[in-house]
Amino acid sequence: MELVVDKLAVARGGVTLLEGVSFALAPGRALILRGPNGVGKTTLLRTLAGLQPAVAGRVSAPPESLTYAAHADGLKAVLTVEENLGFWAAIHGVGGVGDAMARMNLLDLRDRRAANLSAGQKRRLGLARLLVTGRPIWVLDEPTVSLDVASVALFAGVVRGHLAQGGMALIATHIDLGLDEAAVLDLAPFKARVTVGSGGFDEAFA
Ligand SMILES: Nc1ncnc2c1ncn2[C@@H]1O[C@H](COP(=O)(O)OP(=O)(O)OP(=O)(O)O)[C@@H](O)[C@H]1O
Repeated sequence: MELVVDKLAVARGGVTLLEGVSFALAPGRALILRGPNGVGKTTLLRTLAGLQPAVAGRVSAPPESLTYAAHADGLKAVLTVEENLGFWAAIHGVGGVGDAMARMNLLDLRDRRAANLSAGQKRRLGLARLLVTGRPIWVLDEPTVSLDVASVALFAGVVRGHLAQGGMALIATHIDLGLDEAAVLDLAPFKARVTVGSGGFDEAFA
């Protein structure tokens, strides 16, 4: 299965931010999304993940083939690391909790409640969740926020492993993940022309 995005237009707060976004992502490939703050990276990823409707265009992949990881990691504060991953594994009907903890360096923290993890540890747990979804297309919004250098490298290795198994990844990031094999899509050329007075507060003062 390939992810094909065709002439997609996305909006936030009633303002169209991006228009005519088209790309194809084959199994085993990653695409890095770049563009200045506010251009619409998060909005595009949320639209692809089915969390909000598109203004126009088509997405070939069904929502259940994607998993989205963003700033709110969806962690259950009172559950331990292992219980959190067990919860998501049960929802998706897959196993692999031990493997996910090992790959994101969480084994020593398996019995700690999510509420008591540091910011970077929470992030590692949020990313370990990807491994227990069993979903082929990872849609990641700034996945490395709060991660130290070693954890960024660990995460890049996990993404590589996912790609090697025929998975796909779409990643909005301002930092270099070291995924040299990934293609890069600069969203600035897709920015919609916004007429001042149309309701776009940012654009009116740009
Ligand atoms: N709920 C909302 N209502 C109205 N406008 C919003 C809303 N959420 C975001 N926006 C605006 O939509 C635009 C695009 O936001 P988005 O988060 O998609 O940008 P981004 O490219 O991901 O930026 P960054 O690099 O800062 O994360 C911004 O101008 C933002 O202020």
